Amino acid sequence: MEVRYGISPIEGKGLDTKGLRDNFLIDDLFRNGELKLLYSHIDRIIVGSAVPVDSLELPAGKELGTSFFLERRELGIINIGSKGYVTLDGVKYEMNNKDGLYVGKGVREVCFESDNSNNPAKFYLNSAPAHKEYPTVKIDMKYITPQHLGSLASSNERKLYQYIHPNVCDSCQLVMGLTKLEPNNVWNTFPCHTHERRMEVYLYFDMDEEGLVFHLMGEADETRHIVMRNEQAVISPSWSIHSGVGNKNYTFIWGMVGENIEFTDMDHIDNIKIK
Ligand SMILES: O=C[C@H](O)[C@@H](O)CC(=O)C(=O)O
Ligand SMILES: [Zn+2]
Repeated sequence: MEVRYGISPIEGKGLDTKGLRDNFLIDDLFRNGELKLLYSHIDRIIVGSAVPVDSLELPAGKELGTSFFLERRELGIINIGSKGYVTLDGVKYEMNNKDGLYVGKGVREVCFESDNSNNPAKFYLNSAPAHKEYPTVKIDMKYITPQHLGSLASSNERKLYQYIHPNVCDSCQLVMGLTKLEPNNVWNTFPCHTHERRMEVYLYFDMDEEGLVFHLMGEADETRHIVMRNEQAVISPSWSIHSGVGNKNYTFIWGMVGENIEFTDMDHIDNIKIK
C-alpha cells in the first residue's frame, strides 16, 4: 500500500501544482479487478477502493503490523458502482449503489464481490485505528434523512447524508457520509470551515469525463487548489479548508477521523477572511 506522511501548513504553502497533487491527491482508485489502499500518517487514515471482477480480500500488510486488517481498526464502506456484496466472516451483505456498511474492529475476513463482473461494484473504503468493537451496521441511503444545505441563489444547494454518525451507528472515530449537489449548483462546503480536531478526505464522483472540480485547500488566508476529476480523492489535513467548485453538479463522499465524532465541531470561516 502507498504510504504518505503529514504536511504542515508551513510546508503546504511552498508546494507547486505537482507538490500539492503528490501529497494530497489520490488519483489511482477504482481500477478494475484491483483493491487499492493508501495509508496516510495524517491521523493514520487508510483510504481505498475495491472493484471486484473476481472476489477480492482485504489484506493486512506490514504497514499495520497485525495479523488481519481489522484487528485494531474500523472500516466504512460505500458502494459507488453497481450491485455487489461484502462478506464479513462468512456473513454476506448485499450492497446496491450508494449503500454503506460500518464494519467494526475484530472482523477477520472482508471479501468484496460484484453481482455482474462486466458492470462491477465500486467499493470506497475509509479506515481508522479503533480500540473498541462496535457492531457491523448496514446503512441504506434511502433510510437516511438528509440535511438540506445551501441555496440555489448561492449555487450550493445540496443534500448531506450522514452514514457513519452517532445518529446512525456507533464508531470509535470514523465519521462518514455523502453530499449530493442539486442540479445547477456547483459549490460544496461553502462558506468553508476547518476543524483542527479532525482530518478529512473527500472523494468526488458522479462526474462526467470532462467534468472537473477545483478543490480548494490551504489556510484561509493562503488558499491553494487541486483540480479533481471523476472518482479521485483528496486528503484534507486538519489545518486546511476543504471546499470546491465544479463546472456542474456532482457528488462527494467525506470521511473524517481524529479527536472527536462531533459533526458540528467546525471552525466556520467568514468569507471576508479568505485570501
Ligand atoms: O466537516 C464536514 C465536512 O466538511 C462535510 O460533511 C461538509 C459537507 O459535506 C457539505 O458541506 O456539503
Ligand atoms: Zn469539514
